[in-house]
Amino acid sequence: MADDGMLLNFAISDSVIKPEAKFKGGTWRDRLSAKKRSQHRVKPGDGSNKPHESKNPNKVAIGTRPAKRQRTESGGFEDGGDRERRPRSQQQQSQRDPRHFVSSLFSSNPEPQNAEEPKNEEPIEDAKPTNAPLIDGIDTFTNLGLSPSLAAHLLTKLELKAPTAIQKASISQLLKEESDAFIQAETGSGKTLAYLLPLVQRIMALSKATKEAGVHRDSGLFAIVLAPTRELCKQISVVLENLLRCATWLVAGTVIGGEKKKSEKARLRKGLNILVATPGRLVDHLDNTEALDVSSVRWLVLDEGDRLMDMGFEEELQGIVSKLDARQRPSRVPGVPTRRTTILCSATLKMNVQRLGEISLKDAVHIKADPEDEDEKARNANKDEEDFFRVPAQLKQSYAIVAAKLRLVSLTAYLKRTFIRKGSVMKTIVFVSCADEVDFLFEVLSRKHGERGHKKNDDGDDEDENEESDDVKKEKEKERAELSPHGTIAPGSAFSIPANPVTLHRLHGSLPQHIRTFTLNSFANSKTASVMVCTDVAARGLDLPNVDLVIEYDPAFSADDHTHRIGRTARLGRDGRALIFLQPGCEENYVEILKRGYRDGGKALTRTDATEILKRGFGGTSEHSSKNWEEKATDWQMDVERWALENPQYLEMGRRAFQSHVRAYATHIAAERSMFNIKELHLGHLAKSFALRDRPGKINVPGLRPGKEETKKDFKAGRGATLGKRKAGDDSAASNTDEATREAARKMRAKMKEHMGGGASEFNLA
Ligand SMILES: Nc1ncnc2c1ncn2[C@@H]1O[C@H](COP(=O)(O)OP(=O)(O)OP(=O)(O)O)[C@@H](O)[C@H]1O
Repeated sequence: MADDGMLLNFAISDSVIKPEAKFKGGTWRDRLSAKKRSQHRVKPGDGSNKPHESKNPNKVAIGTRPAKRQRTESGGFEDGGDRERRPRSQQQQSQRDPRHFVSSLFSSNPEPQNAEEPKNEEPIEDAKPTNAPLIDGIDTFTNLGLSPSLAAHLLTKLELKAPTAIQKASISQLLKEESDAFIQAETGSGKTLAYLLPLVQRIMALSKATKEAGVHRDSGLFAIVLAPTRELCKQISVVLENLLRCATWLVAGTVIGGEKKKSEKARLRKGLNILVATPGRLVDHLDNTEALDVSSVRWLVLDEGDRLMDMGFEEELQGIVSKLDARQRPSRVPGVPTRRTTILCSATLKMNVQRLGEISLKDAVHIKADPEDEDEKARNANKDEEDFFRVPAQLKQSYAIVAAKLRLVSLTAYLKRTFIRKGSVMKTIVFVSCADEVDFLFEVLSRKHGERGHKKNDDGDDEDENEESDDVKKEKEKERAELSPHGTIAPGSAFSIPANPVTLHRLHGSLPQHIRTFTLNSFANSKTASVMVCTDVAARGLDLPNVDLVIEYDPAFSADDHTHRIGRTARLGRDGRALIFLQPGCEENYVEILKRGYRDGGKALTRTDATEILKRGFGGTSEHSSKNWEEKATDWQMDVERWALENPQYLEMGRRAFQSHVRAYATHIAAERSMFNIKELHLGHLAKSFALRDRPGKINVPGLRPGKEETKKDFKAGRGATLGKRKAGDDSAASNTDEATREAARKMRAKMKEHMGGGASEFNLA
């Protein structure tokens, strides 16, 4: 299995790195050469310095380096242009420690395999937005059958003038008929209101049917909305509360965990008409809270259906559906339908959504945006692939083929270039594959270049050792504390300029819930330029305003996840940009997947030149300043490597991040694993983008994040674990560690394997 292969990759045998033999005498260079010879990296007398051909362009085998190092433009040596500038203590450390290896940024990097496609001579017309409200004047909320009071509320209080195409389709369908439904539409097309509006309208109408006191919070629970994460539940509940401001007699509430169950019980006891919940928490209350009476529930919504399944909630969902069936009774409120309507909602149509449909829906109608509402060109292009999921047409995507060694420096350069002018980009999300990488990038990107400060030794002289000084530490802590009490927000010092300061956020599922909420709200409400580095915990459903750019620094675990990630921008007809980092070699084939998301075969998908990113990020825009961009980039990288080397906590962070990243890499879904082949990863080069000089085989950080031991076992067994994901994504479920839950998770894993041949793991969220 690929997973096993990955583990083997970690263990570089002793025959490659032997225990150090002591070399004495001569200069340090002589000693280093002797050491290398003993390690078979330089073969004496072997006249051919020719590197042996590696089949994989990404893989440059250890020992392929030419014996004679070339000078770089900066005048330093390849394999350490930095060497001259390094303090003696580090040079000695590097010599002493056989695990360290300082390689040059710009040597031995594999070239992209696929040549850039010829540029289209004709300018590409900006595509018409496909998820915008219908502004033709014909389609209004009133025309679709919403009550005048609700339509007026939408217009005056929520400033929603016209429905989107999916809202038009779903409102007319769900108001007219009582059949189950599957709503499928692009990201950012307003699916939440597409199911909430008809539902609220129907419940509001019950009040009119009740002549006496009308419907109130004690009249019964009529609707339940289930969503996979607390963040999403909260978001849905805010939209719902806003809608219900025009029907104040109706009461909505949430049960999503993260607070005392007692308070949730009290809320249920007081009475609710609409409940938003995570599946784990709802199951808990169905089993243990007498006050939760579901006999009148007539609408059940399963939002982000594929995610609910991905996260291993099948068993819970099955249980919920059968309990609702079993407990359903005729309602005392006139006008309440006799049968329950179930609505499944998803932006992507995966196998597991179909399975969820089988569990929950009966004779469901498939609701999609009416093709008549699309512009003609899109309609024609779409004819043959009607069911294929599309990204919003106005979203401009690009990809950059960046070699492993250059990843970190390229990300920084791209962010520098993005925020060079105030106001051009407000918010950017950077997606990575694991929590450890989020934490590591957060530290690197919030760091000022050269930030260390010098320590004085006892004689009052500057010490060679450049560990971050107490002053720097204190200043950093103060700055962060001002921005956030939790250490999740910091100035993005590595890439922002004084004229346009950017705030950096970090978010992942291993953070406590209240910190996640705080950080997300802060990013969402930020009125200044902001970047959020996060895992896929923020990929689904979250509606964050003014996200102009999404960077996939690590590609998503599946094309579906990619679609959701980039869907955080270009919402509701607005513009948006997305950039994905791919490595030379097999990853380049992913471009075909990117193209499939477009109706026109991907004309709007462009390649961003990786060298250009560095040139513009480090060299600036003028010809003069751009000259020494290579030197500046090298300087920056070396500075980060030294900082990591000198500060044990950051070094450990880098190592953890590297390890988790490689493990996460092995969890791409089976169908896409040929494009993300762990065996093709050059671990040594990759380590550099984690500021490491360690040899990969020597990177072994003990102690994983809490709860990952289980995953590790699963991983070793070659199974994509969903249990970990669930822990991270919905902590309410984490409390359910009983036998039944484990069994459910085991079954789910088997199912995932069956459906997708392996698949995602906890890395999606944690
Ligand atoms: N008719 C409308 N007019 C203007 N804005 C709208 C309309 N409908 C929804 N919106 C706004 O559009 C944004 C996106 O809506 P929503 O989150 O429901 O999209 P979605 O389709 O569920 O996206 P995703 O698939 O990413 O979850 C929200 O901010 C919402 O307030």
